[in-house]
Amino acid sequence: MSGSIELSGHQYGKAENRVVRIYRDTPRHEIHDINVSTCLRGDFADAYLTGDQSKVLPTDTQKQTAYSYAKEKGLISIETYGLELARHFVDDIEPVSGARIEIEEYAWERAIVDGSEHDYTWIRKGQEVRTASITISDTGTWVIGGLKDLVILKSTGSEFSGFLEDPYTVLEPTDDRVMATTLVAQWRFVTTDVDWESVYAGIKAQIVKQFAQVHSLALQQTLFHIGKAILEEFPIIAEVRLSAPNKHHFEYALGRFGVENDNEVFHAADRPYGLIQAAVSRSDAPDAGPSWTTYAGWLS
Ligand SMILES: O=c1[nH]c(=O)c2[nH]c(=O)[nH]c2[nH]1
Repeated sequence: MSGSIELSGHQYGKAENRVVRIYRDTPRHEIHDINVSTCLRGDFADAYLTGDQSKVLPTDTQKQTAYSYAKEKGLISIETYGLELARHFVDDIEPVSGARIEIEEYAWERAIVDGSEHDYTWIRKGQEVRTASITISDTGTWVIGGLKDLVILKSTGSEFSGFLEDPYTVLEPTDDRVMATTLVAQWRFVTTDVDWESVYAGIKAQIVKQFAQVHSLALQQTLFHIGKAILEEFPIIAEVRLSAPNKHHFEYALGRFGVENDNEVFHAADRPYGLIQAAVSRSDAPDAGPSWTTYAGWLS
C-alpha cells in the first residue's frame, strides 16, 4: 500500500468528570452524583497536524463548564443537563460543530435513622447505574437513555434446549435453570420533549417485569421481549439496544457426597460467559445518525 496518509478521524474532551450536586435550599437536601464525559467534534485538525491550538477549547475548560452548569443550569435529569452542555459547546464555541456528552448517574438512597429517612445522609444504592448520551451534530440532536450494571436473577422460569449440536457439544439441555445477567440497556428517543424521570422509571419497571414474567426459552428471547415491551409502551422511543452476559449458574455436583441437589446449590461461574446482544427497533424509526458513536468507547 502506498496511499497518502491523512488524519481520518478525531474528537477530544474531558472524560469522567465526577460531579456531585447537592440541593440544600431546604433542610431536606437532595443529591445527584454523576460521572460526565464531554467530547467535542469540529474544526480541530490543525491541533493534530501542526500543533496549532488556536481553535482548541481546553479540556480543562470543558471540565470547568461541566461543574459550573451543575449550578447554573441545575442537575436533576441527566438528559436535560447533558443537552444544556452539548448545546452550549455547539452554539457558543465557534469551531465546535458537534458534541457528545456521556453521563453515568450513581443513585443514593436516604439513610434510615430511628425508623425515618434522614435529611442529609444517604447510602449508595447497589443497584443499576443510569446512563445518558447526548449527541449534537450538524444534522440533528439525539438523546439515548439507558442503564447498566442491573444485576438480575430468576431462580426458575428459564429453559435452554433444542439447540444445534455438533461433535463438540457437551451442554445438556435443561427445562429449569437459573437465569442471571448484568444488563446493559440503551434506548433512543425521537424527541427531547420528554418527562425523563417518569420514562426512566417506567422503562426500568418494564425491564424487570419482562425478565420476571416471560417464561424464557433463551436469554435471546427474553431480550427481544424486553425491547418489544419498551417500544410498545413508549412511542417516543425508536430503538432499544441490549447487552446481557449470561451469568451461568452450574448445579454443583453434590452426588459425590451422597447429597441430593435438585437445583438448590450452584457454582456461580465468573467467566467465561455467554454474551447475548440485541437491537429492537421500529420499522419506521428515524435515522440514528451519529447517536451511537461513542466517545470513551471509541477504541475499547
Ligand atoms: O440463553 C442462552 N442462550 C445461548 O445462546 C446459550 N448458549 C449456552 O451455552 N447457554 C445459553 N443460554
